Amino acid sequence: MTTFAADDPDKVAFAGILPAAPKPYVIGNGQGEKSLVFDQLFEILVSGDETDDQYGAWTMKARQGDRIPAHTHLRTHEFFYVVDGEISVWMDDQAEYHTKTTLTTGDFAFVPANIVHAFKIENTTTVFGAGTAGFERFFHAIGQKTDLDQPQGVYVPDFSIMRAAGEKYATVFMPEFRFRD
Ligand SMILES: O=C(Oc1cc(O)cc(O)c1C(=O)O)c1ccc(O)c(O)c1
Repeated sequence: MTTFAADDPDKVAFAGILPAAPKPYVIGNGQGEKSLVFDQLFEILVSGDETDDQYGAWTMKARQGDRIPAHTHLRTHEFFYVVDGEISVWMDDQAEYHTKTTLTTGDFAFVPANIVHAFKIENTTTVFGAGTAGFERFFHAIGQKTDLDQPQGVYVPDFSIMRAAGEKYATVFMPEFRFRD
């Protein structure tokens, strides 16, 4: 992942929340960089700016919802750790590996780059996620900045925004993909 400039629009609205340098810090509950993405509340806790472009981390809170359609990240390795709740995850390497797993509290999934994946929130869920540095601000790129502490309402980005964010963050949406599971 590349470093994004300080005036990058995907982070400028959040300037001052995170230190933007590898200095120690703590963040109070709900005080990170928050965006509503569809019906999911993402909160960025650390970004590539704090980790010398090594990784980013976030939480996602969501209520039971529709399936997030199939997509793949060309450069990002990411994971899901279910802090609380229940989420189904589909993964397919388009060769041998294909699964659908319902993760509950304490379960973990690793989704390497180029694995087609999708998920569905089965019950109110909090996920701790992390991934290759830079990718975390994809959620700001497709979402709407918010002060909410719990997911509420729905923000649907324009398709043009999704497409531009997909190009910038090397993410390919595959709505026609049919999972084998
Ligand atoms: O897949 C994850 O997040 C997404 C949520 C969306 O509403 C649309 C998307 O395009 C994505 C995405 O492309 O990533 C995701 C991945 C890992 C993780 O720990 C999460 O909490 C969410």
